[in-house]
Amino acid sequence: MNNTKERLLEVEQLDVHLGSLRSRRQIITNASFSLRLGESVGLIGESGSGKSTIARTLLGLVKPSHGQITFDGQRLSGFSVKEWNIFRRKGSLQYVFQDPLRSLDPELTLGRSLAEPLHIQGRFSRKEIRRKTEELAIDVNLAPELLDRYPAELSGGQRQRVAVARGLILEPKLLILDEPVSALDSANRVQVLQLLEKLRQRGISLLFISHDLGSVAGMTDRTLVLYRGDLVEQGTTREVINSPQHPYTKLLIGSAPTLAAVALDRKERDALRQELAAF
Ligand SMILES: Nc1ncnc2c1ncn2[C@@H]1O[C@H](COP(=O)(O)OP(=O)(O)OP(=O)(O)O)[C@@H](O)[C@H]1O
Repeated sequence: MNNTKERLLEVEQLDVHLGSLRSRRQIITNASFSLRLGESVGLIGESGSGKSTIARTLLGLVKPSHGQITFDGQRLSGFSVKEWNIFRRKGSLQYVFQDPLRSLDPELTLGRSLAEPLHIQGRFSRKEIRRKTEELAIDVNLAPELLDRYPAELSGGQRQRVAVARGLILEPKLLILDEPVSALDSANRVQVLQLLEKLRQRGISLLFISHDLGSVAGMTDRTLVLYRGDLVEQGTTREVINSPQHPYTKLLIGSAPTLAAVALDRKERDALRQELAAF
């Protein structure tokens, strides 16, 4: 699997600065990582560490100040506005928001929301679009009748599955999922995780963004750990969990109840916090 040809996404030495001219500050420093076709990767970090900034940069919503991003053989970091528009319409890189209500227009039925990217592409007839949306609804385990409802009329888990479906309608190569289950109760969480596992088995590349290593560890082949804008650790999820190298990763694992097998005691956590304070 170490073949460059299989690389879908390659991020090299990425720097991102944000803010107005006076208060401009560096948010991401020298981040390099890659994601192979069919791979599922977790990008883990605490609130404010820069996870969304990396995602927004991949989507062309933020311009990097340095570095290169290559996706599916295309150099995104050099794209003009026109090239971004063409790229987005194709839909091979999709993003699912943490809050499904942000992915779905409250005034559109779910069927219309799902169909919208296909209407914009203009490649399919109305009948084909209806067929595709119904097939997709069934695929994400939603009764097709729900397509005539509005987002507010669904449960949180159903809404999140529609948001994932909207991300899938253009058959993307990579789906970025921002905290896909953190706002859900445990029953809904299980349903959404089952759906994501199905996608993973089908070979869609997934980038999970989360503050909680434990909630996505079971879904990811590799894990990237972001701390204050620095990618401080990356490896297979098993390696990262079993032999974390950076104090922040050790603390993350030691504080995650679902990773209790390698949990730290309070003294060890305090020692790591002290070590981290020196960074
Ligand atoms: N438009 C902006 N201008 C200036 N600073 C910003 C801007 N957007 C984000 N930031 C800052 O960049 C840092 C990283 O934010 P980001 O939203 O990427 O973090 P995150 O890891 O996704 O956090 P969360 O998990 O809370 O969503 C934060 O300190 C944030 O305040």
